[in-house]
Amino acid sequence: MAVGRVWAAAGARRRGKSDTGLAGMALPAGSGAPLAGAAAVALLSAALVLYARSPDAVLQRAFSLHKAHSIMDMENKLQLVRNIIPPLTSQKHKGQDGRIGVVGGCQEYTGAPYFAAISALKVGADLSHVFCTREAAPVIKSYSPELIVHPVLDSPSAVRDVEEWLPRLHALVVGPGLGRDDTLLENVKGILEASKARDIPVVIDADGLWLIARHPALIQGYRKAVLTPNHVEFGRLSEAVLRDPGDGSDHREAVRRLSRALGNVTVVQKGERDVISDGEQVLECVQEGSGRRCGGQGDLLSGALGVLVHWALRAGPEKTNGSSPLLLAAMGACSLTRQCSWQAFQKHGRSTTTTDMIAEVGPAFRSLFET
Ligand SMILES: NC(=O)C1=CN([C@@H]2O[C@H](COP(=O)(O)OP(=O)(O)OC[C@H]3O[C@@H](n4cnc5c(N)ncnc54)[C@H](OP(=O)(O)O)[C@@H]3O)[C@@H](O)[C@H]2O)[C@@H](O)CC1
Ligand SMILES: Nc1ncnc2c1ncn2[C@@H]1O[C@H](COP(=O)(O)OP(=O)(O)OP(=O)(O)O)[C@@H](O)[C@H]1O
Ligand SMILES: [Mg+2]
Repeated sequence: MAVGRVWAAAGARRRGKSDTGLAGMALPAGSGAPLAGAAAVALLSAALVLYARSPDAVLQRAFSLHKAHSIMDMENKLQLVRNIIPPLTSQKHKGQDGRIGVVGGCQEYTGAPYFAAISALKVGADLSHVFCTREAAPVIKSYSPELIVHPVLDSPSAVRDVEEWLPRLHALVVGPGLGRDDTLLENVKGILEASKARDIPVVIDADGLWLIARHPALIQGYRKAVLTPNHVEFGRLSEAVLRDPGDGSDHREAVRRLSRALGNVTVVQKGERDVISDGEQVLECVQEGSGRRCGGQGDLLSGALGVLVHWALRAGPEKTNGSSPLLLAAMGACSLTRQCSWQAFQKHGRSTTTTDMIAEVGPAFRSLFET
């Protein structure tokens, strides 16, 4: 059901109909590109029949054409995401499928780095580290024995302490629950510089994006960086980098422009649809999620993305078929997060929280990528 059950609710709302119209045209999970292509055509035809009767038929037709296109694009990319997933074999040793570091966690925020780090493990990383402040460490440790927690981020030797671990890390997720304390942000600057020097992929989210908005040069032109701004963070970055947040009407162009201005770092603008660009290509993730907007969903996404970025870069061009590995990783992580949201919502409705979504990572991953 997962792949074909795409962004249909909004279309249904616009038509004033129930959520059964286009959403009813779901595909079996993992049925692949040919089926998805056929479904997209069928979906488009159904949409055209429906819209032809309404007074704003022309606009609606353009809308559904665009949507069908996005669905096909998305399914093509998800097919490639399936290629980059490492097989589980007895030949591997611990660590090979991913050692991910999360930089964040301070007095106020301990949930966000936990969500990111545990999501990385649940997606399939072998080891997940959290680099946080001294105060936050025992709290984060108490959430889970599965995380390796380093209470170093507010220490005068923070950069050196994290640098010692960098050779053993495959990707870094910078920002969930970091806060905006100047000393911490100064340390994170040093950690980012050290990561770039070692060519380590970085996912930058939340307060990491606050830092980038103040110092865009930190990631300018670094092709192994992915930024994951929400609505507010995207506006802040655009203002800082382009001196123009735009009028918000053309999301695709806004994301492409920001990516380009930052030297083609990959940008994922989260929202009703997730818009992803490397400054050249623009993709949209239209996987159906849910109406729940509880905090922490972006943290889940950033942790999942850390793992997928590592897998995608490691997979090589024969697996990614010439597509940008970071675009594929972003599409995979966005689809997975939204699928978790959808599944959790089926069970918990309005009381869904990020913890419920994390419990769905395994089943959602299987349904999207392994069946
Ligand atoms: N459990 C935890 O530990 C969690 C900790 N977290 C951590 O918190 C830190 C700060 O992160 P953040 O996202 O709250 O940042 P920030 O830019 O201050 O935005 C705040 C204000 O922006 C607005 N707003 C937001 N979205 C909007 C939208 N789509 N459209 C319109 N407005 C929107 C909204 O404003 P309001 O509605 O109040 O006017 C909101 O109050 C960071 O470290 C993060 O990782 C989180 O990860 C959650 C789980
Ligand atoms: N209006 C929406 N409809 C459907 N899904 C959405 C909507 N807004 C965001 N999402 C999804 O929720 C996830 C998190 O995005 P969101 O914008 O909430 O991030 P965030 O604000 O950084 O979250 P966090 O609370 O972790 O900081 C993404 O997968 C995104 O696709
Ligand atoms: Mg966030």
